[in-house]
Amino acid sequence: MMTANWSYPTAIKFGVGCIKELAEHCKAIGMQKPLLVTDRGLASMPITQNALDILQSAGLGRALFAEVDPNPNDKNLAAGLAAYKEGGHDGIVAFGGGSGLDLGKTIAFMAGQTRPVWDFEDIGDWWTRANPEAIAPIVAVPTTAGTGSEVGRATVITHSESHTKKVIFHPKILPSVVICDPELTVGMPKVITAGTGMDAFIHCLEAYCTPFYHPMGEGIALEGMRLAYQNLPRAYQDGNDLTARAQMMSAAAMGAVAFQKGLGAVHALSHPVGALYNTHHGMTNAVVLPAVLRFNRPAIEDKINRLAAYLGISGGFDGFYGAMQNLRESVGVPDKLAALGVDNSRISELASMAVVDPTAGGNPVPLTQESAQQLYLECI
Ligand SMILES: NC(=O)c1ccc[n+]([C@@H]2O[C@H](COP(=O)([O-])OP(=O)(O)OC[C@H]3O[C@@H](n4cnc5c(N)ncnc54)[C@H](O)[C@@H]3O)[C@@H](O)[C@H]2O)c1
Ligand SMILES: [Fe+2]
Repeated sequence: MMTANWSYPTAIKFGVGCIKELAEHCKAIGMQKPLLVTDRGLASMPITQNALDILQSAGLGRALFAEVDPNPNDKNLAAGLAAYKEGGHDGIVAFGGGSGLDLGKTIAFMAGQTRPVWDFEDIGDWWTRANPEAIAPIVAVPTTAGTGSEVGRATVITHSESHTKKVIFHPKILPSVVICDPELTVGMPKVITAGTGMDAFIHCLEAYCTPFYHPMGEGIALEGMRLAYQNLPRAYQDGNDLTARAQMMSAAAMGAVAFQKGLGAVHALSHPVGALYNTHHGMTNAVVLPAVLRFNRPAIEDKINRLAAYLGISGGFDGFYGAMQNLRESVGVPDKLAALGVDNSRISELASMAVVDPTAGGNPVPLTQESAQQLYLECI
């Protein structure tokens, strides 16, 4: 009999304008002096200043930590923990795309731990070493529609010495409340809309294709793909289309709920590229997608036939493959990683990192050093 471990406990407040409820949700989970964590780029934008205004006018102070790099790392974490402790804070508002959300969540997680963060890497049950009582409360506010980190129990932190991306896991890194306000995503530049939206789609696709038993996850993944497939080109064409933005925000959260089931080679190949070349995560995924689909075809053809039918795409696997090429093209995804600044000088190093990435184990066809190397050759 199959065994499984399913978990869907996040409260999500969803709707245009619901950011105005930020302070009341912070108070409801006991915060009096939250620290808002976001990345440098977002720090000065009106959406961030507005969130700080909302906290301030509710008497919760106005505290911002924004030393967060894209693909945030352990140095950002150390600085954030220092700011959290020096400021005497009692909770985190994790605000941003995956970078701000992940760093904010990790600060809340690490605020009261005594072990180093790498002791909580998502390998086996290392997370049981953490003291769950010491995790600070988190309200998450996504400003991109991609990673779904707002509903996830993991964060991705780059190990700055080894330049590797580590997945940190604990069931209680999960935010207590998520505020999904599609209006916050309106100002995303086109390239970020495209990259994050492709990330959301690919979370659903890899979760759907991974062979583990999780029918709930598969159902969510299917509908998430339908929403992203129909709405990403619309959100890309007209960033002010709030319906398309809202559907993308749902698809992003659905992707991260679905990938409890697992991910696969797109993420396994993309993480090392992000770590060594600092490329955008979702855009990197989108570039490597077709090569991984070709590689996985023998194991996923039946599933993709079902998926194509659900999406209203004719022609089974080939039809779906063509539709993916069209989707990528419609949102300006380049064909090769070279366009993101990646060259072929470190392919064997990249491949060694890809095969040990925690997501590699979910790929329907085993990823070996040779096959990873071949896939990189096809993508660079
Ligand atoms: N925790 C998870 O489960 C998970 C899953 C996938 C990816 N990730 C991680 O998430 C990170 C990527 O996150 P991302 O794709 O959301 O990108 P990001 O958070 O790095 O943001 C990309 C850029 O977009 C800008 N931006 C964000 N929101 C904006 C808005 N509303 N208007 C204008 N500009 C905006 C940011 O300032 C930044 O410059 C990576 O580190 C990746 O590894 C985590
Ligand atoms: Fe991702």
